Amino acid sequence: MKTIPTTEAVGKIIAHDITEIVPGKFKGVAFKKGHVIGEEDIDHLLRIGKENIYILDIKENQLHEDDASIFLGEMMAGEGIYFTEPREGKINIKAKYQGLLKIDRNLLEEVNDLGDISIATIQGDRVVNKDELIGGCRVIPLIIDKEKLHSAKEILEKRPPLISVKTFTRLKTAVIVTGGEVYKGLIEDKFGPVVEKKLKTFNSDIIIKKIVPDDLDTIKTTILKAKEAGAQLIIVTGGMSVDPDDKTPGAIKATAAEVISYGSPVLPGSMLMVAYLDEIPIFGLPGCVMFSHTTAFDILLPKIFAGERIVRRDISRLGYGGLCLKCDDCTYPNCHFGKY
Ligand SMILES: Nc1nc2c(c(=O)[nH]1)N[C@H]1C(S)=C(S)[C@@H](COP(=O)(O)OP(=O)(O)OC[C@H]3O[C@@H](n4cnc5c(N)ncnc54)[C@H](O)[C@@H]3O)O[C@H]1N2
Ligand code: MOO
Repeated sequence: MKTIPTTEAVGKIIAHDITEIVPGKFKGVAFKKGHVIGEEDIDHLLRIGKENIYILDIKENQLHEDDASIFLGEMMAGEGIYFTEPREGKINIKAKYQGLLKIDRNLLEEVNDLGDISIATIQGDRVVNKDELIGGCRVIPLIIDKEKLHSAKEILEKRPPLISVKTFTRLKTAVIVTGGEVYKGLIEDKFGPVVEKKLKTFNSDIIIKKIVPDDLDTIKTTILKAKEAGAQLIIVTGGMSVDPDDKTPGAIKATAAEVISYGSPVLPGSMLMVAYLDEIPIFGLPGCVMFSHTTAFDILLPKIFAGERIVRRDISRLGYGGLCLKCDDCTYPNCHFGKY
C-alpha cells in the first residue's frame, strides 16, 4: 500500500473500505475496497476528511480484479452471451436470447486449472432463456499478474468460444399419432396435445397432424407423405415397445431412414427412436412422453431446433444423469437430468 494526497488520486484504487458517518442519517461504506477513484469522487473524499489516501499500487504487469474479470468475460463470451459490470470483482454471464446453451467443458477446466481464475457455470446443452444467469467469473487476488491472464487468453483464443447460445429456428413439423384405439375413437388422443405443447416452446409450425392405426405400411406412407409435404421434423407417437401392435420402429425403418438409435439410456424415454430420412429428423416417441413431465425427448428436442444433427454418442452419453427422480416439484432443466 502507498499513501498519496487525495487530490492526486484519480484513477487509483482504494485499498480498503472507507466509512462515512452523517449523524442521524447515515453510517456505512462510502467507498469500497478496490474502487477506482474517479474525478467525481475527490470532493466526496475530502468532505469525509480524507486528505490522504491509501491506494493499491498496480504495476505495469498487473491488473485489478474488475478489469481482469472483464478481460476474461470478453475472451470467453461467444454468440448470444453478455456479461454484467463487475461487482466485488465478479461478472455475471448471461444469455442474450432464448436458445441452446453450449459450454466447452474441457476448455473450462483448462482455464480454471491455471489457478487464480474462477469461472463457474451451469451445465450446457440445455435451453436457456433471455437474461438467464449462465455463469460467474472472477479472479482470486485483488491484483493479478497479466501473465496469468495471457495464459488464459492463449488457451481461449485458439478454440471456439467457451460459452455460447445457439438460436432456435422454426421448423415445419408433422405429428403422426399411432394407435388403433385412438384411430377407432375408443379413446381420446392425449399424446398429440402433449407433443404440440412441447413444440410450441420452439414456435414450431405444425403443418400435418394425423391419427393412424397400428399398421406398418400406413405409418410408413404417412411419414413419407409428410416429408413430401415439406416437413422438416417428423414425430411419430406410440407403438414403440414390445407388443405385437407396436409397429412404429419398423415403420420408421421401412422408410429407409437411417436409424441413429432405437432405445436410449434415459428413464423415462428408454424406448425412444431417433432416425434421419435424408436430413429430416424423425422421432419415435414411446408412451412415457405422454404422461411423464420430462423424458429423453425433452433433452434431445432443443438440439434439433438449434440445428444440430444428433449422433449416436449424443444419446449414449445421456446415461450419466439420465435417471429422472420424478421429484414432486419438477425443476427441470435445473437438475441433473440430461446433463453430463
Ligand atoms: N414388457 C415390456 N413392456 C414394456 C416395455 C418393455 O420394454 N417391455 N417398455 C415400456 C416402456 S419404456 C414404455 S414407454 C411403454 C410404452 O410404449 P409404447 O410406445 O409402445 O406405447 P403404446 O403401447 O402405444 O401405448 C401404451 C399406453 O398408452 C396409451 N396411448 C398410446 N397412445 C395414445 C394416445 N395418442 N392417446 C391416448 N392414449 C394413448 C395406450 O392406449 C396404452 O394404454 O411400454 C412399456 N412396456
Ligand atoms: O420409454 Mo419408457 O420410459 O422408459 O417409459
